[in-house]
Amino acid sequence: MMGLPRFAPPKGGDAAGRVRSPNLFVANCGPAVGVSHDVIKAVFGRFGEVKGVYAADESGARTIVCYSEETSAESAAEALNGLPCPELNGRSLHIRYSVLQPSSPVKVNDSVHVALDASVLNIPGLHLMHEFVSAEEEQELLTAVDDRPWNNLAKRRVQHYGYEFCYEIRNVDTKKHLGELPSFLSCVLERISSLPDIDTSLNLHVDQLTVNEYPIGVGLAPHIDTHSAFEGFIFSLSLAGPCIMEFRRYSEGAWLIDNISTAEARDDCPDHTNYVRKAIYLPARSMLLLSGEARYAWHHYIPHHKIDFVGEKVIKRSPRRVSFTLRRVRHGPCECGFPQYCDSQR
Ligand SMILES: O=C(O)CCC(=O)C(=O)O
Ligand SMILES: [Fe+2]
Repeated sequence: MMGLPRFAPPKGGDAAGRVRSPNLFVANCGPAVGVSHDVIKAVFGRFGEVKGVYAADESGARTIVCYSEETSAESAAEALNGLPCPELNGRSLHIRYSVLQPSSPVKVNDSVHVALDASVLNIPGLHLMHEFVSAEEEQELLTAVDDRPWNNLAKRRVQHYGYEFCYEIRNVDTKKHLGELPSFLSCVLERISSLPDIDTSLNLHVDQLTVNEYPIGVGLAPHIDTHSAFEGFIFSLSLAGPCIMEFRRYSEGAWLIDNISTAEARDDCPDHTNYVRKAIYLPARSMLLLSGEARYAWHHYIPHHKIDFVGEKVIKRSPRRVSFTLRRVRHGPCECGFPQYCDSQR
């Protein structure tokens, strides 16, 4: 079972078959096609107060936008349906009304085997290093960030060093250098620079740090870090608590859907066939490295769970998980070998 809100096309309607609802089903729009829920909320928010933005199903390309008022949904549907939307990467949205069905939870096969080591996942460029920092270093890093100001996002808190990451555009302003990375990070940076050559083509010099603090039960929507924003590697250090990270390789068709027909866009049929799913357990103090295919072509996702099933074990998330995402800002276009996922090559 999955905790997605359950929406369905409304029945009946007026004489012209028009149905009213404050909720819209929006196809061809979602994290799998490079559009985050934050951006969707901002765009649809122009037409009235948006109460929530949810995945309509597991495709990552169909979204439910819930307004407080029916009239807002109507204005948005009129203005945005069928037209390319410049703020949403020029995508043409397919919009219908949707109603909440509280009594019928979506049945989704949510179980995926959770690996303890990266090697068994067979995702090129994915590495997991256990006990990358000691328990003492972990405490020092947590104290250092807790002594500094946090920025509140909707469900989690963040800090940025080196360069600020802007969530609206999912990119960084390369002209705004915030300065060197803080000295509390030196033990981590030294350890990164002395890593055995994982890939000799990678220059692992890091100049941007995002600290994320996730309260229990909070995860992160599926996404690929914007290719044009960061170079070909991403480190993620887990502190204070564990999580599961799921990886999804969407088929090219799913990524490139530009015209979902009404039949294909059915919201009563969650579609698991358009991506490959793999998952790994990230314990506290472990360092994950995404490079190459793992960084460029696989979505990463942290399920919004309070409890994770890892093999036979039931693992409770701790009150919080703090992650240090370490990257290098890119100053030119991305020239990766995965143009279908690349904002520089589309
Ligand atoms: O918390 C994490 O480990 C991942 C964070 C992440 O994916 C990101 O900041 O883009
Ligand atoms: Fe990410």
